[in-house]
Amino acid sequence: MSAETIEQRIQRVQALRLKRMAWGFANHGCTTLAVVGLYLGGFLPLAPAMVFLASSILIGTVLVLMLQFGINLRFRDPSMTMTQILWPIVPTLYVMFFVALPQGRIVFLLLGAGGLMFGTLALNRRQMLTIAWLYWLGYLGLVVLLTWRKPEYVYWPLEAVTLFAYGSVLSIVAYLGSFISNLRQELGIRNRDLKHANLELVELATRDPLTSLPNRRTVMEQFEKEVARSERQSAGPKALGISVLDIDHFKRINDTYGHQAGDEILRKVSQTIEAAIRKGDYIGRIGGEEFLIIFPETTPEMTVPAADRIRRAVEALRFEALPEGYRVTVSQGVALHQTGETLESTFKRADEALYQAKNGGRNQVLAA
Ligand SMILES: Nc1nc2c(ncn2[C@@H]2O[C@H](COP(=O)(O)OP(=O)(O)OP(=O)(O)O)[C@@H](O)[C@H]2O)c(=O)[nH]1
Repeated sequence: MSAETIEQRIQRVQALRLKRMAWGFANHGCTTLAVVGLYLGGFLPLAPAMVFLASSILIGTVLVLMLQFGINLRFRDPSMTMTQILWPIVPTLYVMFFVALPQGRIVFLLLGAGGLMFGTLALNRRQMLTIAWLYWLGYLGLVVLLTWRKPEYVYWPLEAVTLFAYGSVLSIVAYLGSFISNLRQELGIRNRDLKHANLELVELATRDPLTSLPNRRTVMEQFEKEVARSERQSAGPKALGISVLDIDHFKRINDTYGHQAGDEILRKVSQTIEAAIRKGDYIGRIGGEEFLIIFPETTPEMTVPAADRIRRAVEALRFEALPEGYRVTVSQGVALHQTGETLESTFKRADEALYQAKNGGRNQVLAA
């Protein structure tokens, strides 16, 4: 699976935000239906119902446009969760002012508690409680205003009980909601940790820890893929070349200068080979001091010189752990994959050529 670019991630998250916004609109849509119902039932005049509708459409459009043009990305909370939960209060309180029956107003309180549930997507306990308080104070303010301007709409004993019940429900929703919100956040962190651990596991399973090169299994898998590709393109002039490379007298180096010196050589030789091969070539550590280099789409004329370039690069290296003037050398057996040949057979030919190179005095490249 290819990694997601920053641009793609932003697009994905913005699409998710739009989806959540649509859920918020659906909730506000229920409030709108209640407004229509109250109007049709004769409990609400047409003018405030129209103002409610127009202001809702206007605010909704502004929010969608902000998301579409990425303006929300400049905010501290790009999800605009607080804004989305709070804005419906204004048109809702406005329209409630014109509802003659207390029961009619309770409909809006119910829907408001539903809106607070959206806080579970992102808000912490303090934010959830703040919104709950604002909802509650908004309603208290409305009842006080109604008592002053339209006392015939208010029956205080009922309003007192309503305010108590509303405050209780909002508190419960805020507490439970923030609990869910915390769980979501913890889950997110665990998910990230898990992804990280997974990447580390893949790294451990595919890389050699000493040299950071692909390990035997990984390089052999790559070899298999390249053989398949070479078979598909068998009519072309290019072929698949490999080199089996072995550090000369490595046991002697280990025995004389110690394992740490041997490890340093393995690391430095690996880096040198990696730097010497072309982009598209592939190298892996297949044994203690043995490496497989894959040259895809090469020619017989190019493979041996490429391998010899590596040999010379290693020969030119200096090592802190070894005496001045000590040369580390490598021998290589090179083979070109032939159409119809198995991977094992190509590898065996290269390995036999390596054996000849060792027997022939080492520090050389021999082709099968
Ligand atoms: N330091 C170190 N040594 C290793 C590692 N893996 C294998 N070796 C050593 O590599 C040496 C390989 O020795 P041999 O297979 O006899 O080959 P050689 O001495 O290089 O001889 P030729 O290949 O014939 O030139 C052994 O002594 C292993 O212990 C490693 O990760 N670190």
